[in-house]
Amino acid sequence: MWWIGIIHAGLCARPLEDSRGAPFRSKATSDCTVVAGSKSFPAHQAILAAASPVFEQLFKENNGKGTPVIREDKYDATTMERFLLALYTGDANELCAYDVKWLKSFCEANLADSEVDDDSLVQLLCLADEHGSKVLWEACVKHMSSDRAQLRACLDLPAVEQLFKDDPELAHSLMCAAVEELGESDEGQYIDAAAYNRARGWRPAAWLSAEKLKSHTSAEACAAGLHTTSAAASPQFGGYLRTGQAGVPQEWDHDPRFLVTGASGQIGAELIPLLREKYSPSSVIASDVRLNRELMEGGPFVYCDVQDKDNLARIILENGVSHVVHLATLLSAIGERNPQLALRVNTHGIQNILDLAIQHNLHIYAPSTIAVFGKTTPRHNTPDVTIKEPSTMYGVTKVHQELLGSYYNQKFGVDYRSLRYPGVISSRTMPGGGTTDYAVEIFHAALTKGSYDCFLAADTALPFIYMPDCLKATYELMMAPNVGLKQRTYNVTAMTFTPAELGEAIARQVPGFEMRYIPDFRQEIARTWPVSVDDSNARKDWGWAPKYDLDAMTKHMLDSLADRLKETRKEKRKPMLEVPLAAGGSPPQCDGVLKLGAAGFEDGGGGWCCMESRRLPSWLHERRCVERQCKTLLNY
Ligand SMILES: NC(=O)C1=CN([C@@H]2O[C@H](COP(=O)(O)OP(=O)(O)OC[C@H]3O[C@@H](n4cnc5c(N)ncnc54)[C@H](O)[C@@H]3O)[C@@H](O)[C@H]2O)C=CC1
Ligand SMILES: CC(=O)[C@H](N)C(=O)O
Repeated sequence: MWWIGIIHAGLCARPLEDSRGAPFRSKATSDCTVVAGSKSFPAHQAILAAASPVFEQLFKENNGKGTPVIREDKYDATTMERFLLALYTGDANELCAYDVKWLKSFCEANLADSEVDDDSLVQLLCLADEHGSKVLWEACVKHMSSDRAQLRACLDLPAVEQLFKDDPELAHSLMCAAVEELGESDEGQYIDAAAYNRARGWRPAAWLSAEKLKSHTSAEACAAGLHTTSAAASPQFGGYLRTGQAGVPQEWDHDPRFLVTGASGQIGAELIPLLREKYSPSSVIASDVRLNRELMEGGPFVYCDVQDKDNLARIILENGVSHVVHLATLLSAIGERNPQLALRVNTHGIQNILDLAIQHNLHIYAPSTIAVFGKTTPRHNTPDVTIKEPSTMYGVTKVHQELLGSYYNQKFGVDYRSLRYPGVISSRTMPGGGTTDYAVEIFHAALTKGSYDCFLAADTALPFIYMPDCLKATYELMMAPNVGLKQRTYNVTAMTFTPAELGEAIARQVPGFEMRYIPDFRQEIARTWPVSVDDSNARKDWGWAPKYDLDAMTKHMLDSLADRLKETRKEKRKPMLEVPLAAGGSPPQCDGVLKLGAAGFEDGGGGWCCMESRRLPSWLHERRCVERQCKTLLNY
């Protein structure tokens, strides 16, 4: 009885219909017996034979030799009772009309309507597969694909994980069908199916169903950001899903979509607004392991550790990324404090990005640095091609990046481009732990304190570039026609100065500004870097020309930083939250309301209290309940 498995589950999902099954219970007229488990059921040959060709055959084989007894060991008594009852009920007319196939349909529909839930999913799926039940299969798919969260939850079910191990083809088909089903909604065409990946050990964390891949080549799909052109064009169609193999390199047939790693850093914080302005906010996806609220408010922002290749792959697919701007790095000074971490982040990051570039036909821009040069490099007018024996881990990893980028370009045709930046000066975001950071800190100190203690010696000359020029160079190289590029990495520079010279330039605009020099370990690093670099190749090949020299940069920097500081002070004074103070907890001049502003508490008496509790006024320390309120607010 090939369909009895479905019947078992299907019948058990339906209440017994005692009244309509009355003849079934009548022993008096029965002329055969069906035995299942420990129970015997009196029955009627005519009814069973009419309902089922299998019964008919069995009765024929018995050939009138006594009362036929049919033993069924596979199914228990309850299942058999329900099965027989269904044959006897009022639906028996239909049974006759459709032969037993009707019963199968009945059971399928019954199961599909009432039974598919997380617990029964895999069992019913197997039944559907075993008996070729389209209805049941579709019900399982529907259950999984009500939305993306449900799909993820189903993939994480232990039974589903087990199915991926026991019958990966079946599990895979189900997955693809569910993804396909989801594709009709706004939720997207692919999912991060961690359970599936774990079970199969396949490389990509995300994939598309075969059918969807085909449709992704359409212009509409590309315009809607649903494309993964290289995957779609993969010669081993769908093979990409299983192997992570490369697609055929293609010209991009749609506007670029950018993923920026390390977006919250000094350069990302300014490059992203520029890209969002030139394209659209939604086509520039910022990513980092730290949040940058401004970037998040201006467009998509996702968490992404560049060491996690699967996550990078998922983000690239989910967003139809065509260009990656890879900025996630540990800079020179911070890298020397934790060289192993710098090694991991800097080398794994670029390796992951370059590998994904092959698979997804990505354009890569990843800046390098003057830190690739070392003691043995000529220090004046350092050319593009010269000795590169850096003394820092940062420099070592950047030499690795330059060589790897060039290798991937030659070997795999990856469009890799890079600029060897000197120290970058900017007003918007503080630098992230480099040797040239002093050239930004000095401006903040000049405007807030009127003096600066420099960690480099007065005569340490280094090359620099101002952020507007840095962004211009970056954008121009990214968009330059490939044919004009004679090398993958170019020197760029705009000016060279010492801390003393920068101090003098600032003092010309901030009268009375003073400097002290207290060199630390960064001095040793700076001594190994070039004094000036030769960027003539960049000028020749793609027309590079900086706008800002030392004086122009200093003036612009002081003006824009002063404006920013004014804005920040205004922001700080805006109260955001008001909390009534406990009676007796306020200072004498306080109106009894504690206001939490962007950077501190206002006590209602006009004075601002600092956020750190050790610097709160004594009346706050005396009142522990108030202090607790403050802590709660600080967590807010
Ligand atoms: N700012 C400068 O003066 C210069 C920068 N460059 C290069 O420019 C690029 C960007 O530099 P900046 O923006 O200045 O650096 P930054 O230190 O300001 O920013 C780096 C960002 O990377 C993020 N990050 C760190 N580990 C990460 C990880 N595992 N996954 C994802 N993100 C991670 C950090 O959170 C940070 O926001 C780097 O490649 C750097 O080598 C080159 C020369 C000079
Ligand atoms: C020049 C750089 O790469 C960076 N600013 C650093 O000082 O580490």
